[in-house]
Amino acid sequence: MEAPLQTELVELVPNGKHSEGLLPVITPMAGNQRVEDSTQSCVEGKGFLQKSPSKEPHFTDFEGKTSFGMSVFNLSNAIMGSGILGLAYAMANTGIILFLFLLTAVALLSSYSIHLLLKSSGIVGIRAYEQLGYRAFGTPGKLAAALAITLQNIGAMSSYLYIIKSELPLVIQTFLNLEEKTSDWYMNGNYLVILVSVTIILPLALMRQLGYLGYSSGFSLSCMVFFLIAVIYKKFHVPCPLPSNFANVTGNFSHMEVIEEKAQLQVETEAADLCAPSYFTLNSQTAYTIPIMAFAFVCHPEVLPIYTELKDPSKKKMQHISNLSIAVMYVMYFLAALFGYLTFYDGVESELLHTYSKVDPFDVLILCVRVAVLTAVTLTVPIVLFPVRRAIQQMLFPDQDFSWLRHVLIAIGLLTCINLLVIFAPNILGIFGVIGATSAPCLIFIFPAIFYFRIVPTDKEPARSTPKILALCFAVLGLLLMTMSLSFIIIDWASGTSRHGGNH
Ligand SMILES: NC(=O)C[C@H](N)C(=O)O
Repeated sequence: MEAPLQTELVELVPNGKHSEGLLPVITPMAGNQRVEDSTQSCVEGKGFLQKSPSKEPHFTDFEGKTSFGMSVFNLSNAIMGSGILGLAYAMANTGIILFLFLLTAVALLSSYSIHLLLKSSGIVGIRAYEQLGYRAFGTPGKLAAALAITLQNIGAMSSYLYIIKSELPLVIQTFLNLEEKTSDWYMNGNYLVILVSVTIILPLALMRQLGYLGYSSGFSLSCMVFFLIAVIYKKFHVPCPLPSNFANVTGNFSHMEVIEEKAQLQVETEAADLCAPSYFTLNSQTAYTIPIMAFAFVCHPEVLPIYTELKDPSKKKMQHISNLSIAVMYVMYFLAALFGYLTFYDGVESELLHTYSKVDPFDVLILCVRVAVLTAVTLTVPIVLFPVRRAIQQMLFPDQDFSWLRHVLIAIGLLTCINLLVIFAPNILGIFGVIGATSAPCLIFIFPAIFYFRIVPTDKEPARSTPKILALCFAVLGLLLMTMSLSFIIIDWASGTSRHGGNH
């Protein structure tokens, strides 16, 4: 991969102590203090993205060519994925107020962690997550980061392909106006996933630069905006309770020998209960909330590759891009969760889209929404695959130049593994829960904080300085969240109370 190649030229010194010898490779005039402000950031950009002056600037050169807007699209697309479909379920298990509080906290913490990553990367002139790990802790640091990125992003891609597997057959069935599912190959989710992977995802995943994917990311985001509008619209057009639920309630009462009006009254009260929003809820499923939210905001493996390709890069500009993307996604996440929840209340499933099938599986708007979400997640796969391929190259071929053969083979290998995984994935919440509870806290909280602590020199920020203490608290918070969510999930599984929702 060409862009990070410069990083690989940097002589890396594991331990977090700063070798002066490293800096001239990046930019001699920057000296000991790496670029920390916007005036110096040009130096950082030039040093990092060296290119031959005789060469015409070109998209595939080292010099970043991706505009601010395209980078916002790419990062937003990296953030936005299947996480959005799990949020209404999270809201049903927390209540509106607690959900809003937790969502705000996760969004703010996510932005702070990008700040830590950018600051560490500015200090050592490295724009690759794994190499920050190497600078901080040597090979174990690099491997831990690469492993977490691989796990997280493979989990994310599997969940996207899982959506394709479960939704695409329904879309085709509706298009063909078929009452029943047939046994034709085009109704088989497994074949369809393979087809989409080969024809759409693989060609996009072969791009050498993330910057090229800006347009597809923009399109993917507009599909998600359409999804959001449809969710809001449906809130006002789907009856509550759903006729099927209502029939259950009525059915129960018809067995009882009570006066008809009294039964009717109770039915209405029960229906009203089913359709009243809760502001604060705690139950066994609340444990999934933080992992689902953490999963939804993960974009950290993509931040540094996007930074590398940014035109006129500076830490401040990249932080703006990140804050803007997180803010837009925060609003979209909240609205999607709120209106999804207010449509089905406690009846919402772990995968929101699936819940709409209960209303009318052949509804045209829902069909369009399905197509939009399918398009959005399909176009997100190449963005999320990018850092995994990088991590694998870092782990297996650390010092080798770019090779098209390796680039193509890793993409094919990865897509093959993910396809196999999807064919056996138990259900989408399992993926959100376990990945969100393990690699997501590592990538968002623990690694950025401990890498920062080790990388920022003590003469610049002593170990007891406020930023470093804050960073340590951040790592401890991540550790706590990870342990808490994992133990809740294990208890939930062990006790068999898990109602994973969805019919997957
Ligand atoms: N990029 C990721 O790792 C997951 C993404 N945040 C999602 O919601 O699907």
